[in-house]
Amino acid sequence: MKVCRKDKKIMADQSKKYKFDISNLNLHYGDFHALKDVNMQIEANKITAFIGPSGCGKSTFLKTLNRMNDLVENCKIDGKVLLDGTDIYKDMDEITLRYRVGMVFQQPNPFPKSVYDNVAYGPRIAGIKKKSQLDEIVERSLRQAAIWDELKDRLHKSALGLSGGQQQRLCIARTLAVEPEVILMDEPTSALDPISTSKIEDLAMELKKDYTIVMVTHNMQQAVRVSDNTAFFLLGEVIEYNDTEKLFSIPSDKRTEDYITGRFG
Ligand SMILES: Nc1ncnc2c1ncn2[C@@H]1O[C@H](COP(=O)(O)OP(=O)(O)OP(=O)(O)O)[C@@H](O)[C@H]1O
Repeated sequence: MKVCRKDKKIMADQSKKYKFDISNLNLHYGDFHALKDVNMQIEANKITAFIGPSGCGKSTFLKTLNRMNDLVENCKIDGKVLLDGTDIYKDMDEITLRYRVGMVFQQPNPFPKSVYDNVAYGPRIAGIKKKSQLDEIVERSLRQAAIWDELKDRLHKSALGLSGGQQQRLCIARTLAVEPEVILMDEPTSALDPISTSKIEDLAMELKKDYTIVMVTHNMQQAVRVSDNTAFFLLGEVIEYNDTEKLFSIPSDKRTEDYITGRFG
């Protein structure tokens, strides 16, 4: 992957497989231009991190990948977001999109239901009723989210009684239950202690074998630890996008360097 400095367009490397191809993406909240001409390809089966100071558009951009911004009044989006070549704004219905692109939020947000019912929620909505099939999905999802051993004896207890770190892994299991292809994570560990954070990071690295992961993080060490590629956002623009190792060791833009060395932000 390399940055074409002339127009800041990120040029695709033909040897890589891309899950998302985003071009000329502009997003306005009313008169406010929140995303400015974003061009980016997101690699399949990798972890891509978005970093940058508060308010620079990271979450807004993440949410364009599963059309969460559609729910925001006065939000106008131009440009293209292709998922495996299909335009998600023109040629895909939102339900299909949300099954294919799941999301995990900053604050763990389990439903006030049992552990089992949280994980079975999506599959039930998708029409799966058979108990044996739901049992199998619940176990598989909790195992994938590395929390089966901790929860297998309390499947029918309230999810609200779990620790924050357990709730977040349960939310990941709930996302995995509908077998998405992409998992968007918006600062998934910012509300967690270091041990739970480390569990979620290990989990993300394990999951990328089967899923494409895109993660907003304020924690630069986290981006270095877990991500393969990193995009640095500033004031609604992607300033630099590269292999994580390269971006952090030899940033090509002075603004990236200033940010990662703590000179601003
Ligand atoms: N629903 C909205 N209506 C109007 N403006 C919004 C809305 N959501 C976000 N914004 C503005 O868009 C800009 C980008 O916000 P966004 O949440 O994407 O930034 P961020 O980089 O994720 O910030 P943080 O790291 O603090 O979460 C900010 O100036 C924010 O105030």
